[in-house]
Amino acid sequence: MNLPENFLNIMKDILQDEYDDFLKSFEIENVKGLRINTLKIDKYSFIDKNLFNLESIPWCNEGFYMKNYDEERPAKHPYYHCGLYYIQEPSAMIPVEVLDPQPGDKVLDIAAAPGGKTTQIAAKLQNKGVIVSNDISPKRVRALEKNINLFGIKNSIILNDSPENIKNNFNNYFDKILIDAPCSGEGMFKRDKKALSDWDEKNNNQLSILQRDILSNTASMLKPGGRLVYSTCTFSLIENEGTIDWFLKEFPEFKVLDIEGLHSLSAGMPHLIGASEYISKTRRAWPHKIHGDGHFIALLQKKNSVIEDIPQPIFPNKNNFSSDELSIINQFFIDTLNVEEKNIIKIKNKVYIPTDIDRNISGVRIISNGIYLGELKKNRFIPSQQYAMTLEMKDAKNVVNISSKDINSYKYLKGETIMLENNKGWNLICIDNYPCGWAKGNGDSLKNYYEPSWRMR
Ligand SMILES: C[S@@+](CC[C@H](N)C(=O)[O-])C[C@H]1O[C@@H](n2cnc3c(N)ncnc32)[C@H](O)[C@@H]1O
Repeated sequence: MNLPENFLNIMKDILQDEYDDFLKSFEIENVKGLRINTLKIDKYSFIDKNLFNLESIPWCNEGFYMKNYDEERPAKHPYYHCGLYYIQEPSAMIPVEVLDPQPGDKVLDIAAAPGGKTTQIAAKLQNKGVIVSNDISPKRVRALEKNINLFGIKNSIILNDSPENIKNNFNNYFDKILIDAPCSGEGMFKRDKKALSDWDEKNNNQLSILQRDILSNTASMLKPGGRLVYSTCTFSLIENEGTIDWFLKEFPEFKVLDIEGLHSLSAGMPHLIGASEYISKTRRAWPHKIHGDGHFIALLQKKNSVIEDIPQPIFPNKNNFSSDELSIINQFFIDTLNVEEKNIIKIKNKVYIPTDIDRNISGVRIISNGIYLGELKKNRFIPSQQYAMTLEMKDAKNVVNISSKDINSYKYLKGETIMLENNKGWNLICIDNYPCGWAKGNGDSLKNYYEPSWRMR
């Protein structure tokens, strides 16, 4: 592998005796990982399915190395389309384990796309509390939205804005915040050829300015006593220890905490850049010491002294349906589902269950809030793909349950009309009992409503 000479010189200075082992790690094939979506299936039921050759990842209970990734192609399996798992590089599972979100927590993921860590956080929340996921990139935020929907997450708010614009909405609000910062990606050189070709020592400095900006604008959103994880996938001292050292000096209400367990991680290296000694509490994942890419993780806490903000309710009373619209929606529920959805709101002709959050969000670009149930079109209600992903098979009156081994499951996921016996009207399509979308039946055939942009190719 052709690594930039300047990069190698810097790494030699950092690693000294370990430098040769570090270089050898570039000759070993990339490790691949998969993380189970415990919103939909528990770990042991997934293992019992015996789908893939899996080996546990020591730092993530729901994470597995995939030994035969290329042959098994997990992204092509129908269960991927049912949202049963996320394909994720193993080291990338560490930051959320360190953040340790608990059901009921209010969590912010400020640089979230494409959503690897957001989906991990949401699975830990078990739909209790709230996950606000933001990304500044309009393109990448769409991938984030897809993954949130695929996972069947019910308690998310997706934003597409700068931390500076977001911060006034959430003063002292979140229990936990993740800043998985944009970085030079040196830890991913093996799999990300663009990170390698873009690398320039000058970019490390530029990126550290951006990281400091994100940290500064995010800090006020953490509540007193709350915890913040800063992570990168780079080795650069200035982007890691340097950024955290700067932040703790500028924001003395924060302190760095020890990271318990995770014995395969190594201490931060403040001495190499003259940073404060306590920065050695930060952690590095080195590719020559663990099975995974290079990462950096810092666990910070806001001290308990700051006064709490007064919460305001969000969505005061937006029940703006006409009586005709309400009867169309009610009829849909009566015909189709065994569940009744309360607290619905309408924005234009789209119907949502907003996430329960005691804040008014204004002045930011909101991509979605809670569950998008579907759309009112003339005198019909068309249920959404996201809604199907949040349901269980037992929630629907009309179900067509297809085996993952049946060619019809692939036909459905490719968007084709399928010829299977059904009940007239909306049917929830399931694969081996896991919902994956809607189809409208006439008794013999099913018109496919699987989200066009999600179709299998
Ligand atoms: C390392 S990636 C995040 C990966 C993501 N956490 C995951 O696990 O899938 C960094 C992200 O930061 C976003 N970003 C860059 N500058 C940003 C800013 N100022 N505010 C918020 N997000 C930003 C990028 O668009 C990129 O998606």
